[in-house]
Formats: sequence, C-alpha cells, structure tokens
Amino acid sequence: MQKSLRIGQILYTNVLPVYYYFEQAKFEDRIAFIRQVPAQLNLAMAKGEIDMGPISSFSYAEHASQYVALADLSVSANGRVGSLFLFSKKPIEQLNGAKIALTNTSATTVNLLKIILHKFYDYEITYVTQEPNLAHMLQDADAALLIGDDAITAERTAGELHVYDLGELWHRFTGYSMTFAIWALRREVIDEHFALIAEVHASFLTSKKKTKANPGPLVDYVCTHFGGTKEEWLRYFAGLQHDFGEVQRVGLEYYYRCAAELGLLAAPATVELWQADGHKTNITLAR
Ligand SMILES: C=C(O[C@@H]1C=C(C(=O)O)C=C[C@H]1O)C(=O)O
Repeated sequence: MQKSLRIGQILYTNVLPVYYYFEQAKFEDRIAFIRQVPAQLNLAMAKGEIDMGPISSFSYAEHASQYVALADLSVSANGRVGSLFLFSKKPIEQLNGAKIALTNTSATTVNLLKIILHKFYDYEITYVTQEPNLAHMLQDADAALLIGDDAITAERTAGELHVYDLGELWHRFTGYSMTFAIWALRREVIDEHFALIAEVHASFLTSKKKTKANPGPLVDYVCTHFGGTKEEWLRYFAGLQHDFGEVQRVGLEYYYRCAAELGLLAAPATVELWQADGHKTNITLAR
C-alpha cells in the first residue's frame, strides 16, 4: 500500500536525537522512511521520491523555490562538529596546488571546503569525488574529505595525518555557526497532507527535546551500535545543534552568499520556515 508521506532519514548518528523518540508506531500506516546518505536523499527529494526530511543545506538552496524548511530543525554547530574532517598528508598551510578527494555522500561540506580553500586561503586545488574510503582516497590524493560516521570512524585511526574539523575552520575564519542539514518539505505536498505533516513535525521536535534533556539512553544505544565511549558521544551530541534560530540563519545565509560568489550556487538563497500554525517566516538578511 502506498503510504501518505515518504520521509528521509540520514544514515548517520548526527540526526539520531531527532529520530530516537519519534513515535514510529503512531504513524505506521501513514509514513515510510527512506534511509540514505545525504547526497542520495538530496537526489531523491529533488526527483519527488521523498516528501520531507533532512537534506544538505546546500541542496535546499539549489531547490529553494520547490521546498520550505520545517521550523526549528537542523544539523548545525557553532564551531567544532566532530564528524566533518579533512584528513591531510601535509599541514593545510601547504595544500596550495594539491589534489583533494571528496566523499560522494555530501553536498554542504564539499562546498564548504571549497569556500574555505578558495576564498580564505586563495588556493588552486584539483578535486576528485570518490566513495568514502579514506585509504583508497589517499592513494592518489594529498588530502581527503569525509563526513558523518565515515569521518568519526576514520578519525579513530588517523595516525600521522593532519585532521581539520570543517565546522571549526569555518568558525575560525568567519565567527559564524554552520548549518549542514535542514528538514526540507516539498511545497507541492503541503495542502494534501497538512495535518499529517504537522503531527510528524511535532513528533520530531518532541524527540529532539527529550534527547537534549536526557541524552543517556541515546548515548547507550549509539555506544552499542557504533562503538566509542559514552564520553565521546556525549561530547559529540553536546556540540551539535538541531535547532534553526537566528544564530544558525545568519551563518547559513553567509555560507550561501559565499557559495554564490564562487559560482557554486546560481544565487544566494533564503530559508522559508514552515510550521503548522500557518506562520511562515521568510528569512532574508540585510546585505
Ligand atoms: C554534521 C554533519 O552534517 C551533514 C553534512 C551534510 C553534507 O555535507 O551535505 C549533510 C547532512 C549532514 O549529515 C555530518 O555529516 O557529520
């Protein structure tokens, strides 16, 4: 039977605070989950195969006329993230002219790296896009970019490599927060499924609130399934923000302007927030 709403879920631990207490049973007959890495969710959302869920904030900007964003949800950080790393054979100061391998799972972070290396370091770089396997990527490249759990796992055995956190680099150069994912909703499904979207949105927000207030059960679950220590995961989740307020908006809109300036985006985008009470906020920043 065709479910009413098809909802994406990023295959990484970074979104778990928003899914851990999501009331699956309550929606069982009405929603279907599609679990994939961000680049695949971006594509599925653009093709209309998914109706709502987290996608790369970069992809949101590319399709802003077709999407709105569910209010108060994101994957953001104001500085270090802990799961977006450039692994480099040389210090970043020596990477001008280098060849860098980019994971094929990302849209936001690969473009963030380009902004940092071209706008802030003024480098010329050759890029190749590959499957997220650090050893293979570094066979023929000076550095490699990984995101999500691939980055978390690779960092545990990074050895002599120089490791740079992309959220930290962005914050060091700009002073801004960075938003990597937002919960997109295709405009064309809103009228037909308004009440269901509102219920699903509320359940995501409740899950976020509960895991924030008491991260213990989520941390135990993640330790069991993904390894690592409780302290590491507590630190990781404490550093991530899943909100979308003024701080996140300002940082993301600056990123969009930088991306447009470098020709990575056709135009800087604005984020239109959706929530059930009908209040839509069109976010624009004075330029
Ligand atoms: C914090 C992260 O944010 C992610 C990075 C994304 C991207 O680069 O396109 C997309 C969604 C998020 O999963 C991460 O993956 O570690």
